Amino acid sequence: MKKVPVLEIFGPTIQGEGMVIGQKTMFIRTGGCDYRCSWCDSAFTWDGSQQAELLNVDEIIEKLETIGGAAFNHVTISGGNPALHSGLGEVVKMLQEKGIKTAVETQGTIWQHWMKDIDEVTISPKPPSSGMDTNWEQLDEYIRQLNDREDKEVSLKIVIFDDKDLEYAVDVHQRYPHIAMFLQTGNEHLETADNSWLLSHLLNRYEELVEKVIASERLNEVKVLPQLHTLLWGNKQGV
Ligand SMILES: C[S@@+](CC[C@H](N)C(=O)[O-])C[C@H]1O[C@@H](n2cnc3c(N)ncnc32)[C@H](O)[C@@H]1O
Ligand SMILES: Nc1nc2[nH]cc(C(=O)O)c2c(=O)[nH]1
Ligand code: SF4
Ligand SMILES: [Mg+2]
Repeated sequence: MKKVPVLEIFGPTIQGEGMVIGQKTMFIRTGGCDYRCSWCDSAFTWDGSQQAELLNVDEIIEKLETIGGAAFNHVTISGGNPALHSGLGEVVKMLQEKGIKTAVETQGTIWQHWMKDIDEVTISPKPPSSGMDTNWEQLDEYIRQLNDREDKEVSLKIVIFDDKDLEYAVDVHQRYPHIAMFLQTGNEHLETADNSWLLSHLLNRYEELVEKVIASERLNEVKVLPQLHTLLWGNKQGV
């Protein structure tokens, strides 16, 4: 099989973002990304500062079980962009055989067939503040393929730093009105270790975002969330 570059495996923790926020889960974080978002909170997956380990499916499952014991039945795959790695297909299949639910976090730029087997797919297109451009036709096709599935869920999650990002979120929401849409407070303070300062700062940013959404006539169906894990544990990695 194809090996997968794994940056870290951690948990159980709670999913701190998006459609299944609060869900107890393990994380598999892969190395490498086709984007370079200016505010990426996981830049260590692609900036060369940390090395990924090439693992096969058995090694990945074994690590999940060693680290998580029997205290999980949900696994979230993130990165980097996990959609760079076709080898994850076998991991997803194996987890399904064990009755473990799966979720993935991706920006929706690269398609993999295993996406179809994931229970909860979060697509996170990137707003202007990231410095990345959206290929809309590619995103249309990505969402079409995922929306066709039965008993499986898909959602959109947009990180918001400023008013231009909010305008972008309106565009995405109007383009895909039937896909559940989550807006998430952006964290621009990726270096601070002062967790109590960060907590109050991010809660203020969250409140500002909530107020903007409340006032908008074009965002009546969205859900607004903070990054729960950042409120609890700050910028700590592996939680
Ligand atoms: C690190 S990314 C990995 C998965 C995939 N590359 C993606 O961007 O969707 C996971 C999630 O964290 C979000 N994120 C990254 N940096 C962030 C930040 N500074 N503040 C808030 N959310 C952030 C991304 O937008 C994405 O929804
Ligand atoms: N607890 C927790 N929840 C998360 N949701 C998305 C994460 C990610 O980095 O993809 C993440 C993460 O790193 N930790
Ligand atoms: S797409 Fe995701 S992992 Fe890649 S740079 Fe952007 S936020 Fe980071
Ligand atoms: Mg994260």
